[in-house]
Amino acid sequence: MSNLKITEVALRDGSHAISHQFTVEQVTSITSALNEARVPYIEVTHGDGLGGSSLQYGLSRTDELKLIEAAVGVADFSKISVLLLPGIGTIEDLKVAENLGAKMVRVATHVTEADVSKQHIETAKELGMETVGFLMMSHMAPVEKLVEQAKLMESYGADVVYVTDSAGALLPHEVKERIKALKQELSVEIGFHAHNNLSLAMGNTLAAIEEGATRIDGSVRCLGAGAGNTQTEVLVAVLEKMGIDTGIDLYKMMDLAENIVAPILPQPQEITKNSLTLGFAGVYSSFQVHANRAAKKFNIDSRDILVELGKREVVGGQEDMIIDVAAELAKAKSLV
Ligand SMILES: CC[C@H](O)CC(=O)C(=O)O
Ligand SMILES: [Mn+2]
Repeated sequence: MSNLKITEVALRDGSHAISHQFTVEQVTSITSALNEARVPYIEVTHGDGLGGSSLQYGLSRTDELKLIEAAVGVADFSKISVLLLPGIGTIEDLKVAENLGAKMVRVATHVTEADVSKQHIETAKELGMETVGFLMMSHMAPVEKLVEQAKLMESYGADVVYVTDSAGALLPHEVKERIKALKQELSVEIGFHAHNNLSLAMGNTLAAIEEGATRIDGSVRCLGAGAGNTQTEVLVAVLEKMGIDTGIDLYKMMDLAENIVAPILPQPQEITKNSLTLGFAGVYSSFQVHANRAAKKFNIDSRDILVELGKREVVGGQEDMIIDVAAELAKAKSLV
């Protein structure tokens, strides 16, 4: 088996796509199937991480702790991971998740703000968790800045640092230069998380692997924010054809995608004009659902909202800006 390890993110990133409506039954059946298919890591949390259920980010149908507990209960092979954005989730939330059986945490910050992850990474290590630094919106920083921030996470004790293409805006050569620089400058494992808004998730993932990334995210049936992530079952097939054994059972992944995940999708995951605009304008993929709602409310084109958010370099945590921008655009339209 190769040293490449896949983390399945549909039960966390996919939460955005279904407005955080996962049920215990869905999480149990998807986790069981992923565990059967021998996926090493499965992330289960609100889309915005621990503590994300709120008016600002979207209320969860089911308490995420119940979802984590359900996943832990059926995973005797896969390790359950949680996402934590300092400021949304707290160290207390992390301790509760660990107590429920979560074995890995990914501490996520904006690409230029790794310093806010120090106490969370240190606590996770003290708790004995595998700890990942997750640098979001990686397209927004030059390579040198990314390296500087990744080194901070490494110095706090992270076992892995991820280049996270939250907007699905990176081009293959940009992925390569980022992974290459991190491989040169850091000693820890390097990971890559893609979004398929420009139809580049698979290409970018392969580019990252070529440069030495050994931790890769995928979402089954592309169930992730925006146009979704690198499609896990497709990735397993592609890697198998390349002679890279992930240890994951391809047929079991295909069956899960077709029989369990596809039926719960509100619509098939495809590149729509909105998700394409996310990648084109460099906007956080989780903003799509919020921007669609605001566009309807103010009777304007959601692409105009997304492009304006991209121009203003709005980042995760600033979801309230979506409404502000929509209101401003609607006002400007009514004045013409
Ligand atoms: C809001 C957290 C975000 O969805 C994390 C992530 O998957 C990303 O930045 O792509
Ligand atoms: Mn994501």
